[in-house]
Amino acid sequence: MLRRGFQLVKGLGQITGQKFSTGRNGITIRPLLSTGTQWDTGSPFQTIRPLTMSPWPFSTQPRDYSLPNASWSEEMKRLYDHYNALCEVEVEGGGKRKGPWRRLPSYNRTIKYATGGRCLSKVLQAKARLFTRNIEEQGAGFEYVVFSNKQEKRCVCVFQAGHLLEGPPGHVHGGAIATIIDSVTGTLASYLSGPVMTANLSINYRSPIPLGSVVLVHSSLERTEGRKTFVTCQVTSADGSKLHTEATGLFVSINVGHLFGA
Ligand SMILES: CCCCC/C=C\C/C=C\C/C=C\C/C=C\CCCC(=O)SCCNC(=O)CCNC(=O)[C@H](O)C(C)(C)COP(=O)(O)OP(=O)(O)OC[C@H]1O[C@@H](n2cnc3c(N)ncnc32)[C@H](O)[C@@H]1OP(=O)(O)O
Repeated sequence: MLRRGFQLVKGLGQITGQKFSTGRNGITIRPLLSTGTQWDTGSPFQTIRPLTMSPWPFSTQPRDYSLPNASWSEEMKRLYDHYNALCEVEVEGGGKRKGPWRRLPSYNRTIKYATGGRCLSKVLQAKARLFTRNIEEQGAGFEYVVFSNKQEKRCVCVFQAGHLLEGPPGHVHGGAIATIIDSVTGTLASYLSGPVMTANLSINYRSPIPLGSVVLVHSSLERTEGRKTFVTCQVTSADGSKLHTEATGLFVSINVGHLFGA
């Protein structure tokens, strides 16, 4: 039955020249973007539902939340394209090779992807959710993508704060700012040092962040000492002219069993 459904979808794709995905009930509902940067193309399908990466419902292929979606502003897309272009560099003769930057994929589960799914039972993996990636409405919460540069031991996050993150009227809640800082600094620390937990986060809020605006969250390694990874962080306006927030973080390497009382 499933096989037949899949063949039907494949067949439709051949007829229309488009790739299709299947909805939860197995009915073909919208085109599936398969390559490159994914923007809203204005198809009539999208008046029903925003265009998203939509994997086969029975596959284990997760949605990568760090890819562009219809809620991203022009500024967000521009900055995404800018950093994405640094992930590849042109070589003589016209080819391309990997550049110094990487776009880090991002899912709504933490542990499975932090550990490669090795340490924990499938039940625990399936239950572990990541706070920043569990607001279903696109654009309402944390829209962000992190690019890392291992050589320079730093990363940059392009962050667009949605309406659910409001604190002072028209501006982003300090706790939401702390969350994105924790996520970006924690991502850098775990990228460089493996599984870690935040032991200390110290934040200075310098100027409010307008809701809906796009900011850059820069984080750099300061030093490591045994199990401790010290990082710094600055949140600036998209053009870098305004400093919104500064922070330092201490992350301590853990054995993931630590989370379960081992
Ligand atoms: C949630 C993810 C967890 C695991 C997954 C792993 C990686 C993540 C992967 C991908 C990332 C994806 C997204 C990133 C998103 C979010 C990241 C957010 C992370 C969090 O949001 S996480 C929640 C908040 N976080 C806690 O809930 C921690 C509660 N806490 C503890 O679980 C323990 O407290 C621990 C483990 C921190 C240390 O405990 P421990 O027993 O292993 O080690 P110990 O105490 O011996 O400390 C060792 C050395 O650190 C020094 N030290 C410790 N704490 C210090 C402090 N506060 N100030 C100054 N120095 C400190 C000591 O003085 C000693 O230093 P020395 O060796 O020089 O004596």
